[in-house]
Amino acid sequence: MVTAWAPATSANLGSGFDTFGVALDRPGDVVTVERAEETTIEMRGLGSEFIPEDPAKNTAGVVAAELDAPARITIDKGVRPSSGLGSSAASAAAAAVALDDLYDLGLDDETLVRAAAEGEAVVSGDAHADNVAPSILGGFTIVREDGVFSVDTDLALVACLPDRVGSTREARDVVPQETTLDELVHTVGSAATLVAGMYENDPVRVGRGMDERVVTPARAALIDGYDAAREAALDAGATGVTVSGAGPSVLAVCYPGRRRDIAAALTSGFDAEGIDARAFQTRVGDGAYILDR
Ligand SMILES: Nc1ncnc2c1ncn2[C@@H]1O[C@H](COP(=O)(O)OP(=O)(O)O)[C@@H](O)[C@H]1O
Ligand SMILES: N[C@@H](CCOP(=O)(O)O)C(=O)O
Repeated sequence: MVTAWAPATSANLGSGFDTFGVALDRPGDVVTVERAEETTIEMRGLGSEFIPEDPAKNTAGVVAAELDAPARITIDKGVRPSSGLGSSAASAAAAAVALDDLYDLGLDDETLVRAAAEGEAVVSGDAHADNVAPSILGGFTIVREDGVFSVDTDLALVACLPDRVGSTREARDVVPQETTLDELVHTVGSAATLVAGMYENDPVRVGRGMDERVVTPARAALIDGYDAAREAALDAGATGVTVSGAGPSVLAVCYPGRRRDIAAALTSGFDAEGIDARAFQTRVGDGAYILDR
């Protein structure tokens, strides 16, 4: 029997749609696997009643099929589903790492990321790897068709999860399919600034580099309370605020000492619109690891 933990993640970071992601140091999912003839899944924890136990519909079950590693899988959810915090990815990442260990497969990180991304295809319609990559590798990650790499970075974050659900599949439908050259230039400038900021552990550059004007506004329009929460967080000292993943969570980057105030500002911003929300004071963290074997 092998047990692995994998973290929640925040994808896109504004300017890196389907490309950038960060691992959060909390919360995370715990996945236990045991060898079996056929894959079965048992769900526990946050929001588990909304997650299918059919292995063909659960991201962890899809990973077991991809790796040809059938197992009795138990998932303890620490990341609420439909959150914008990579809930479906955390289970896939933990399952990939646990099954690799259980069956002594010796797979490299890239193969684990690709297998875990197939789980995402089942829930969102696309094998986007920008959540599973940081959940497996940790740090800040950049995913392209031809590879994935991670950058160690020391950055304070606040993630705020409103009491609403958001489907990644539905939020992908509102993404504009076309943009202008001006917007492309702006996004490239932001993305480059963000990457420089990640290497320099600079929350101001990262915050500025999150600015993006095509995908983010389309997603923000689906999130009740987003504008109020964002304004309140910026007033409280956040150096950048954007939609986390496909939403409804909101991600703020800041200096470490500002986290408490920004967490309060984000929740009060949602509260002003009559929406309960929970904020996590966190930072960029490590990737999945084996808890027990
Ligand atoms: N192991 C899993 N953990 C979480 N959600 C899962 C899992 N397997 C399948 N799902 C489904 O994935 C959807 C949530 O994923 P998604 O919409 O991408 O949101 P999130 O940002 O929280 O990952 C839900 O419909 C949920 O039932
Ligand atoms: N790049 C994806 C990321 C979805 O992240 P999630 O945490 O909402 O699953 C997208 O923006 O659709």
